[in-house]
This record gives sequence, C-alpha cells and structure tokens, in this order.
Amino acid sequence: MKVAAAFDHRGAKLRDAVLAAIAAAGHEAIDLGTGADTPPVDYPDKALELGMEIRRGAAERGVLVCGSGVGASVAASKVPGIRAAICHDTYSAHQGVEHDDMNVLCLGSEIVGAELARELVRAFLGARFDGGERYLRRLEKVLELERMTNG
Ligand SMILES: O=C(CO)[C@H](O)[C@H](O)[C@H](O)COP(=O)(O)O
Repeated sequence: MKVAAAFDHRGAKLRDAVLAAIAAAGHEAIDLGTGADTPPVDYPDKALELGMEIRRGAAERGVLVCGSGVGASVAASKVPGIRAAICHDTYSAHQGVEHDDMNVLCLGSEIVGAELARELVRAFLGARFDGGERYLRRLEKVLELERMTNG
C-alpha cells in the first residue's frame, strides 16, 4: 500500500528510520518531509498535508512524527476521515488498526528511538481492520461523532 510520512522539525530525526521501515515492510513511502536541515515547520501544517493525502486517496495510511506525538495526533484527528493516535508500544500500534481502524500512526521523536520506531511502523502496517460486528458498530459511532461535529 502507499503510506504517507510527514515530520515536523522535531520529528525529522526519525525520518530515515520511518521511511526505511515502510519500505522494509513492502510498502511505498510518500515522503512529505520535512528534513532535518530545513527551517522549523508547524506540526498542524504537516498533519493537514498528510491527512489530505489520505483523503484524496493518494495514500491509504500515514505516519506523522512530531516531538512528543501529542500535537501530531491532536491535529491529524481533526481532519475528517483521519483516525490518528500516538502509539509508543507495539500492542497499540497493531490493535489500533485491528479494532479502531486507525489510519495514522503518530510518534514522538523525543520519546522513541529509531529501533522502536521501526518496530512500531512494522506493527502498524502489518495490521488490518478486524471488521467484526462490534468493531464496525463502534467505528460507525466514531464516524457519527465526526458527522455531528462537522455538521
Ligand atoms: O511535540 C510537538 C507537539 O506536540 C512538536 O514537535 C513541537 O515541536 C514541540 O512543541 C516543540 O516545539 P519547539 O518549537 O521545537 O520548541
């Protein structure tokens, strides 16, 4: 699948590890930057860019990295259709997809190192939405929340 990856100025230090992990998992990375030697960039701008890439169908999932992962997940989840979460453990990184249809993994470059980041990306991309009745029911409620608050 195509996987968009975006980084603010703090997240950029995990860029190589994230891009390599996407490729190693057999997926195509769409690198939205930013790089380590570019001027600071605000995480909501990268969240919007990445979210729109998914909304327009250019990517199926995304990985978004800021310093803590908090700003990235808060901002990305404001984009309709995006279900983003910080996952700094591999259980959440795959269960978030299997149960919640999470489509954006958020990481904090000040919290996790390159090796754990690679493991988290691998767990995230290796997971598929379960599609069980109760997960679909809960997902539909989440989508209804989105419709209510955007209406
Ligand atoms: O961690 C972040 C948001 O949750 C971002 O990476 C910001 O960069 C962080 O707030 C630090 O900002 P700074 O301008 O680099 O000090």
